[in-house]
Amino acid sequence: MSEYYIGVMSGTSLDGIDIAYCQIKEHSFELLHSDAYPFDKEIKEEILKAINTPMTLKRIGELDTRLGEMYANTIERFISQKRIDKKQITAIGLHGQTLWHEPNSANPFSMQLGNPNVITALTGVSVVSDFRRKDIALGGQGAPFAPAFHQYLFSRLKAKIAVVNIGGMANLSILGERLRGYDTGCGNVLMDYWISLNRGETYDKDGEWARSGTFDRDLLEQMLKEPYFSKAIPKSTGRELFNADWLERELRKFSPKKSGALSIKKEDVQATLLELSVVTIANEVKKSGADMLIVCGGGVKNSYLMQRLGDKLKGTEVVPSDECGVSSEFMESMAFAWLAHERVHRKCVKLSSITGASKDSILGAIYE
Ligand SMILES: Nc1ncnc2c1ncn2[C@@H]1O[C@H](COP(=O)(O)OP(=O)(O)OP(=O)(O)O)[C@@H](O)[C@H]1O
Ligand SMILES: CC(=O)N[C@H]1[C@@H]2OC[C@@H](O2)[C@@H](O)[C@@H]1O[C@H](C)C(=O)O
Repeated sequence: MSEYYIGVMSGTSLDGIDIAYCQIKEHSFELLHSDAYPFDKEIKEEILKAINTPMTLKRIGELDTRLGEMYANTIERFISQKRIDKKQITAIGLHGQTLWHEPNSANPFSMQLGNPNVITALTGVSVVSDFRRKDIALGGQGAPFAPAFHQYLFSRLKAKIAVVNIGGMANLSILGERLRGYDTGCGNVLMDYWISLNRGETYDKDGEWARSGTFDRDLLEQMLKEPYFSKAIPKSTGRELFNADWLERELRKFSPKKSGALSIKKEDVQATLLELSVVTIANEVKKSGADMLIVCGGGVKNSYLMQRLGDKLKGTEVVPSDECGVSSEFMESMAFAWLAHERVHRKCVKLSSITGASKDSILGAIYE
């Protein structure tokens, strides 16, 4: 029997809302429709302010409602554009927008905004949301969750497979009997910040600016000393660590000129940031022993990044997930359609081997 789910993801890159409409049968999963809806500048700045600056509870509460309304309106637009029969949809799997992820504190939490009550009230469709906090309540990291979906999709492939999502952050899945997965560190987030600061562009299209520079080996070695990269798993990260302050600190350490002037060309910083993401991903893939790396997330569109990943992983087949029949752009939104399906069917999601939770559990809350 077929069921139909919508998956909605807006991730740490803050590039916008990805939506996937999926058909799930007992032994198959198919992406029927998908689309991406960029954030407008104002809402992106409001989210960034909420992440980076002190904000009143009133403003956070209003942002939660605003994001709920924005998700609802975008979902309605998607349903109408794709001529989807709303009555067919079992549920919407909503990730929401991560404002803060704090899995290691004395009082661990992970906060995603986008009020699901608003979405179900406006669309009339059930919503599954709040996926991460149960795992954290069981002592887990609450992320990454995509490895369970990667295992579901690719375990049929015979090779020793790793999957890396290169979004704002990068997260690795090592498939097989003992499924493992963790955030390797920064993906595109620092490159996005640096090109936005210096050239006013949202991202380094095709990695062209990085390609025009030369990475600085000393700066790279310095950045690789970041303790997160050598931290034991389970581990997860986000903008709490990899952010503008982190980069500014690293650059000041590297080039402590009183004048504040950089002793390195800006395009060489961009090239070094690309190399940082490539090396931290490649180091973990090598440790995994995988002979095939499937790549998804927006980083797939950065051909220079993909080229450098291939250079660093000689002997490993590096392919976009699109070549395995799965959209690299909508992998995460599909994952939340699948997670909503698992929740509706009250199935435990096998994530404890990834997050360190005391047990696998039923994830998410249903709003209807
Ligand atoms: N044409 C392109 N060239 C280079 N980079 C690109 C291109 N298109 C997208 N990107 C990169 O992909 C990023 C968006 O990727 P994606 O949507 O997977 O991130 P996300 O889901 O928000 O992040 P996360 O997975 O960490 O939550 C952009 O911020 C940009 O850095
Ligand atoms: C708290 C949070 O939103 N984490 C994100 C982030 O973006 C990529 C990486 O860090 C991953 O751990 C996670 O999202 C994906 C969808 C995941 O849970 O697999």
